[in-house]
Amino acid sequence: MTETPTPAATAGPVLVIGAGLLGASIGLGLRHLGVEVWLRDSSPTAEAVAQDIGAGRSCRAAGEGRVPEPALVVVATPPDVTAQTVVEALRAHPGAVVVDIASVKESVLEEVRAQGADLTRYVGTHPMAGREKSGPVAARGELFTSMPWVVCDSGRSSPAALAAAKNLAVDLGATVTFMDAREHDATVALISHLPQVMSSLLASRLQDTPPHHLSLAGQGLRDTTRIAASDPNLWVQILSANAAPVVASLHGVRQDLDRLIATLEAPRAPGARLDIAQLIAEGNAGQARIPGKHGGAPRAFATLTVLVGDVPGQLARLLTEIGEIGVNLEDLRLEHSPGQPVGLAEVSVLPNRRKELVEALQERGWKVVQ
Ligand SMILES: NC(=O)c1ccc[n+]([C@@H]2O[C@H](COP(=O)([O-])OP(=O)(O)OC[C@H]3O[C@@H](n4cnc5c(N)ncnc54)[C@H](O)[C@@H]3O)[C@@H](O)[C@H]2O)c1
Ligand SMILES: O=C(O)C(=O)C[C@]1(C(=O)O)C=C[C@@H](O)C=C1
Repeated sequence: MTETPTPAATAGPVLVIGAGLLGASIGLGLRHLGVEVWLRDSSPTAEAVAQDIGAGRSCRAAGEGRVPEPALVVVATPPDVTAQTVVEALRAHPGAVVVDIASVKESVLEEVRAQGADLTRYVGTHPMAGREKSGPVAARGELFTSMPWVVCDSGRSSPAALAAAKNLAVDLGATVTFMDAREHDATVALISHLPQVMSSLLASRLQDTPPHHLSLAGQGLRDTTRIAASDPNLWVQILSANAAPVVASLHGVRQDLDRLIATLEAPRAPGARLDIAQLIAEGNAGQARIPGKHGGAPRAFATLTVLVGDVPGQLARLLTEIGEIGVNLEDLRLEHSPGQPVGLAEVSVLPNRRKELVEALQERGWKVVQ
């Protein structure tokens, strides 16, 4: 059955400048809704690949003279050229709303303002969704589904420009939050930039670890280092553009680290074990505050782990059968044991449905291991 997409509120044509991971993902999502999308990238290869995966039409391939005047321009270039690209787009397309999606907002807004551009047609935005990979090959049309998307009024953005920015995010399935650029930058320093730094610092400890030690790594190391694979070029730009708020967060980390080091240097000293427990409990408290799926209140799901044979169609069969049993799958994570012909599917469900699901799966012959 083919799904019929709901009509888009975004009016095309949309011109996406920067057809990398984010630009091509936006293009794919909009194309899925039937919106006319044009792609422009300083790299001819990125522009061609983005067109090939279905994210829109390449301006180069069509010939610039054939590109229609856009109603909306989405600037999805790296942060260090975003402000300049926004200013040029505002001047080149006087009838269009221009939004950018850079990970930092205040420095971009300051530069756009300093260049005397028309702020009524400009809106800074930031989808809180991404991947540790770059380029159009990694693009996904559903990247933004149920993810937050911040919209920052320039201070002079017109209601129509704000509505266009909001429509873009909502069309792509995101949840919109309005915030000014300064509050945005202070917020992402803690919830996005600090995690990147911590992940990179942790993963950099692994550089000289012998391979046979690394082969013992379980899910904990993988969970905490996924984003350490992110693009250094992008993160140099993000961290240097938001240095002060990141430094403030790092001072907090340094205090906790100093405390932990001092405690572990004398682990049997009176109060040491309590201090260690407290530190871990403080982490528990912070982690429990992270909202669950769809931005809802934090919710603890129950998990069960099912053994899935490494045979084509097995995972699809498991998912179909969970659907048939009538239990809603809240989350799914797959783990492969090295050298084993099986995978482990960790299935998250509402706690009051776990027992029923375990029994029904076992009856159908599945091996539930935890
Ligand atoms: N990667 C993420 O997880 C993520 C998430 C949210 C927002 N962002 C923001 O989205 C933007 C793009 O990031 P990305 O991950 O898609 O990077 P990317 O490297 O995958 O894509 C950037 C693209 O912009 C092109 N480009 C560079 N300079 C250009 C110019 N002057 N004119 C036209 N094209 C140009 C590059 O050739 C490249 O194809 C950045 O501002 C980033 O801060 C990234
Ligand atoms: O999942 C990831 O790969 C990300 O970390 C994406 C993430 C984030 O911190 O959430 C990273 C930077 C972007 O500005 C927005 C999203």
